[in-house]
Amino acid sequence: QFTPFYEEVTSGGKESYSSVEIENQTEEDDQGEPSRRNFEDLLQKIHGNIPNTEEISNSANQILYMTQRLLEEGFSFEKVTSDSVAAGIKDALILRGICKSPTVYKCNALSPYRTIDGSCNNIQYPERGKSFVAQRRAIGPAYKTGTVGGPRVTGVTGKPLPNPRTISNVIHSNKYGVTINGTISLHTFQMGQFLDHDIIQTPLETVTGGCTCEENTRPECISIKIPEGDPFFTKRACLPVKRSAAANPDCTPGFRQQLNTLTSYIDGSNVYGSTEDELTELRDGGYMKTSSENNLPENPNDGCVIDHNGEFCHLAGEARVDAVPSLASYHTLFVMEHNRIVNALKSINPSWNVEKLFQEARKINIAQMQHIVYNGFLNAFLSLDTMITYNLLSLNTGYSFSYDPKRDATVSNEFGIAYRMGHTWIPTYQDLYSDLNIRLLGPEMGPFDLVKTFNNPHLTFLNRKKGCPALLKWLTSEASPATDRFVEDSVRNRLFEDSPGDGFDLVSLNINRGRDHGLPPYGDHRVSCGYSAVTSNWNSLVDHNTEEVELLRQVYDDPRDIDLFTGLLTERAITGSSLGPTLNCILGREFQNLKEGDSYWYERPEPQGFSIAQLNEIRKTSLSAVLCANLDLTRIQSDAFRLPGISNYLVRCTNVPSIDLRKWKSGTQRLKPGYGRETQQRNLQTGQMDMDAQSSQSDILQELIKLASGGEK
Ligand code: HEM
Ligand SMILES: [Ca+2]
Repeated sequence: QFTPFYEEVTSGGKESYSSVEIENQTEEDDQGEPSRRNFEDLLQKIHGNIPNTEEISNSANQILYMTQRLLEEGFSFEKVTSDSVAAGIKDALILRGICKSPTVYKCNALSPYRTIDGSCNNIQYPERGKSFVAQRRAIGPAYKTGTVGGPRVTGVTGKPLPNPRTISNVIHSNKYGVTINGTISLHTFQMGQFLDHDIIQTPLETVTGGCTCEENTRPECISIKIPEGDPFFTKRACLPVKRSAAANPDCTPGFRQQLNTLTSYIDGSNVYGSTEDELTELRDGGYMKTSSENNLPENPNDGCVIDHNGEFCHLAGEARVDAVPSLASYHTLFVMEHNRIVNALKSINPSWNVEKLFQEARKINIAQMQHIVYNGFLNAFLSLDTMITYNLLSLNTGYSFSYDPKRDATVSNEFGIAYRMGHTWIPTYQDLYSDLNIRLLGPEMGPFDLVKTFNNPHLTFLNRKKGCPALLKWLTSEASPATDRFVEDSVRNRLFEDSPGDGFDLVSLNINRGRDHGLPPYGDHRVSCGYSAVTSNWNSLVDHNTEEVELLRQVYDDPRDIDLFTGLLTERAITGSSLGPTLNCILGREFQNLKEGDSYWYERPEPQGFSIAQLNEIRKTSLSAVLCANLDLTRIQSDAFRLPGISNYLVRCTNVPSIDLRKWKSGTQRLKPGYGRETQQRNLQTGQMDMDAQSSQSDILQELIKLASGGEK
């Protein structure tokens, strides 16, 4: 039975989330009770708490309801979603105020600078890759049979799918203790998460009063039952979880989709924000705002945990900045790098105004990020073959002409689950190191249990407020946990834990989220990658070892039911990569889209790109160079994503190749302003919907039925 989501969603006033934050913020006494948030609040915060999403989700839920009702009236899915009917329905919904009128984009095709919200990157489809659009799907959804948006709950045989927590316990629990990867440094972990926060954030439904443990009582909830005899959660009935917010910014009938609140492009939106409003808060003329010791500015409205006097939550381009202190250190590093570039450009070009300084520094900072991701980060875990197949290798000379306006860079839903493979790299602790790559010693010093650092920026304030540089040095010096199916208990049992046993299981969340999004199982993604299909025969799992197949058999009735996250993490690694073939494919494909679908890709010619002389400077950069430029370091390994070793010697910072900004001197640089040219106008519809609908639902439905009846059912 389909339940109209909209009744629940639109009924009550929004829970006053911000007031909780402010109350907690006042408890800043060292001796008193520290400010605490329960794990449900923290999970909501991790997904962003953006007021806009409620509006978008409300209208999406109404369209879903109407789609479902038209199907129940006997119209076929093809009919309801056909271009002509969809266009008619869209017009009717706009007329009724359920959807907002299309936005007119005035794109400047020759602008040398990206927009902040990612719009107009693709002139023909200005909303591609923009913030607040629906995630793309590489393959169609697999929602609950007979619904357009119910979570996948049954397997191919019709039996219920295994409980996500059971799968987590049997397959992802690390019984052997942390295994260390001998070559990869913790920067791979931290750049991984930082990069994720440039690409995708999926907001949750707003649920007044939160979700409870009674299953299926509220359509916005997808709580995870704790199986009997659970080895860790002995006193809880469930992990309460909200569904991802429904999104249908296109206002067309069809399946439930999910939103991305960030720009999909690798465009430093984690530094500069994904909306103009965010940037306004973050920017200070040509510079990015900071607090003392080059730290991030204060966010007075954030609900992170503050348990020491004078400390505060951070404001950054992305809301999850304080999830763990080493993530905040990455945000800080790239804000420092922006400001360093502004200082240099200012002395090279004293005549540049603040706008020019800001935009040029932003452009260089983003180009460096792209270069670092494709020339250090990705090849730390993808095979060379994957790098070649998906055109991920950067050129050594000249411009790249691989931009393809037909390629859609909008992040895919499957990537949002697959890229969570980085959860296998999460260390069990955080630490502060000195310039000499050793732990800082002292009564307040580490190592610090990771669990105590979730959403708590305290570590960044240590070391006389130079905690971030010390965290970055720790990431440089220590090994990453191995890439395997194991996820450490710090996040598999104790994510956002406040007191023993009241935390979350991140693996269960990942598996559950895939079902929430109607993501087809693992086998379907193999086929879309061109690999052999998974059948009812367990031998069809050709890229899994016997041990993993046996474990999968313990929980799944049929191999065709294996959830994407679990199927990917149990694959045998391919030669030259720490990941299996399907992960290499899903990630390879996504990073190809993010490169070839980005008209501002740093290797492109002007006006979007740089002069050849400037591009050659960008090519010299590396994570090591950015670390050396901003920290008091004397030596570092050439490739900071890997540990120092025989082929990765420690070198003096002065010998690490780095960008020479003198190539940006006004006379020598040839940037064309790009203004005053003909602009293109596009009629496109935004994701913003007006919920003050005048008509009642049933009136609209009658009208839609008439519309759809224009032909046969
Ligand atoms: C201590 C480090 C980390 C913590 C505490 C953390 C925590 C989380 C949480 C709570 C979620 C949302 C789960 C849900 O409700 O569905 C999430 C999502 C995600 N995580 Fe992590 N994570 C960490 C590191 C990483 C790393 C290293 C990567 C990748 C290399 C990564 C990639 C992702 C992705 C792609 C998502 C989905 C984002 C979205 O669509 O909103 N995370 N993580
Ligand atoms: Ca972005």
